[in-house]
Amino acid sequence: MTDIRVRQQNIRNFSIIAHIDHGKSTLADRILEYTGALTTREMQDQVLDQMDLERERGITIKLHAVRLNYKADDGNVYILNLIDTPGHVDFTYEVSRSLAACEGALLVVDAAQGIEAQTLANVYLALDNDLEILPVINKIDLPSAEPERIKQEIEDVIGLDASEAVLASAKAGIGIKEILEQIVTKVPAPQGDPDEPLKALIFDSHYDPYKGVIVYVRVVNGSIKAGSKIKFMATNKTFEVIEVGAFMPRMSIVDELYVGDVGFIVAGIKNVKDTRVGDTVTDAKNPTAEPLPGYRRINPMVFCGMYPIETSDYDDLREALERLELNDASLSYEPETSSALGFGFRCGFLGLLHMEIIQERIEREFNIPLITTAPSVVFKVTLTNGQTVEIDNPSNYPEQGKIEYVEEPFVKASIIVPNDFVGAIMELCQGKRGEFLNMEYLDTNRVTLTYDIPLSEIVYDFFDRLKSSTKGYASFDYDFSGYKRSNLVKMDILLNGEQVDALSFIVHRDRAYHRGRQICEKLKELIPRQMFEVPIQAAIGQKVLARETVKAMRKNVLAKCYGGDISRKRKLLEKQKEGKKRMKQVGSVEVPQEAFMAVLSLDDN
Ligand SMILES: Nc1nc2c(ncn2[C@@H]2O[C@H](COP(=O)(O)OP(=O)(O)OP(=O)(O)O)[C@@H](O)[C@H]2O)c(=O)[nH]1
Repeated sequence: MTDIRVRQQNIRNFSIIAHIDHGKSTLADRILEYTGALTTREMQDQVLDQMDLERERGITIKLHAVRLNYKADDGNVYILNLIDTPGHVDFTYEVSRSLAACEGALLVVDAAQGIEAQTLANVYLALDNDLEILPVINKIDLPSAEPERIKQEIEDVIGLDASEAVLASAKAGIGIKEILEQIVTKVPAPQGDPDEPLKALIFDSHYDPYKGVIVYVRVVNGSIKAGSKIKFMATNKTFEVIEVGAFMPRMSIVDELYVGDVGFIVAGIKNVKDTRVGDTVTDAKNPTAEPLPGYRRINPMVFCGMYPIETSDYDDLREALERLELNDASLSYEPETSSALGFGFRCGFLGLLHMEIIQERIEREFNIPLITTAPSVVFKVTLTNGQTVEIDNPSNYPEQGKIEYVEEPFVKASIIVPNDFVGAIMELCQGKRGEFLNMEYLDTNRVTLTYDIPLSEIVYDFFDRLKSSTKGYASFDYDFSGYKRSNLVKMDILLNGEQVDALSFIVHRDRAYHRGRQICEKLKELIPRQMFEVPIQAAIGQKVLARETVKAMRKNVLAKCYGGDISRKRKLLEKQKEGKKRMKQVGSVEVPQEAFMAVLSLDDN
């Protein structure tokens, strides 16, 4: 065997999959520590979660790959490539593409909580990719740990053999060596032919201001080094490779990436769109015949408007979005104007968490205060003239008279919950227009409920309600299931007699009256008193369904500190300014940010 083939036999590419908080990042840290990729002193908690935001929220957003060396009990030194995956439901797509670069996956299950909704979702993705799944029961240090019961659950619910599941504590460093030994002995070495033309899968990319787009690849056939001429098969773009490297865990340049390797390519790529994730990289002169399967364009599911509070920030906002898009192919945006909010962008996201993260990054990293409008899904509206239009902004919703019918996106939601809460979940799902599909017992005290629910209802506070109505015990996962006809109408909001486009939303006709009344009440709480009386109205077309009034302000805030104390006066003014930061002048009325999100917090009961 050639050296390269021997090397290939000693490579193991694997991911860690888990439900949120079951300990994936902590386990990854322990593995890094154990293999000496980082000394304990260098070791910061959860080095794989690099972004500040990830660290703060304790979630993994972007996936990362690390190359480790491990000397196994059989005396061989193995190259282990650990590809980290995000755990949140919004990022399923990123999970699936990182799994495509692996042969095996550690399935981490919390020894106290057992299987949760995203444990299952991730297992299905791993099975789709034909991965060897190694169960790891984590947190056995917890007093409430029940490893034997969880083993049984893994066998009963997933159908995996759990007899050799590693009992681990990522926190206490228990079971780490056993996990590494199982990876070496149970996960197959990568297949592939070193003598075939280059064929590599792009599983991620990021933008570096100095080097351009850095492409993360898994080499399937052949090899790649500096000077190679490469071609991206989906976009047909060619580049000359400047450097190749691996994450150890910092980015380090290596001479060559061989068959089976995971690493990165720098090739002076300026435009992130040239390098689609899921695309195949090949040799430009001697291309492979067939690209790898698995390219699937991911469509944003949730849209919202983002407007700078200061009009002068508009260009900066565009630049911020451009920069973020480079690192995040699933983010989309295009300019839009609102008569209420001025110039801004309509942005598309994978889900709500994705949306919040982008908003937060724009404000934090780019320092641009924003007004964001309530998220909306994409409605398919078929007009009386037979044409179908896709509407991602309620203010563009066609007039009722021109609409033949409307379809909205539905998702199949799987909710895992203890028996005691089944009633609460059913009530919640029915309140959200859910259609019951199935109920299955996981074990004696937990069930999986499946519902078909309009995505627009999930977008509205579903997750929070789920958690609060089950004391945090429910876990939830969803998958797009298709479009269905619904009886929807557009609700307009008028402030002081003027319609505010950014406050319009789409609602089911049966709920319209109730929601209209609620939104008026909510807005009355949120909109501060002005110098004059402000009527708030909710209307469908010309028909007003509800009305509230914000009374006029009676007193000048400064009146009570007349004369004397200038510092107190300044403090008061500053306090006011602070409060104003998140206000937008809409016609003659000052409207705070929260008002644009008010529709999200309406209670249907
Ligand atoms: N007691 C105990 N706690 C653990 C163990 N492993 C992880 N934890 C804790 O569980 C929490 C979640 O761990 P993470 O490693 O952040 O979980 P994760 O699965 O990476 O979460 P996401 O990145 O959000 O998907 C943290 O507070 C950890 O300290 C363990 O073995 N025992």
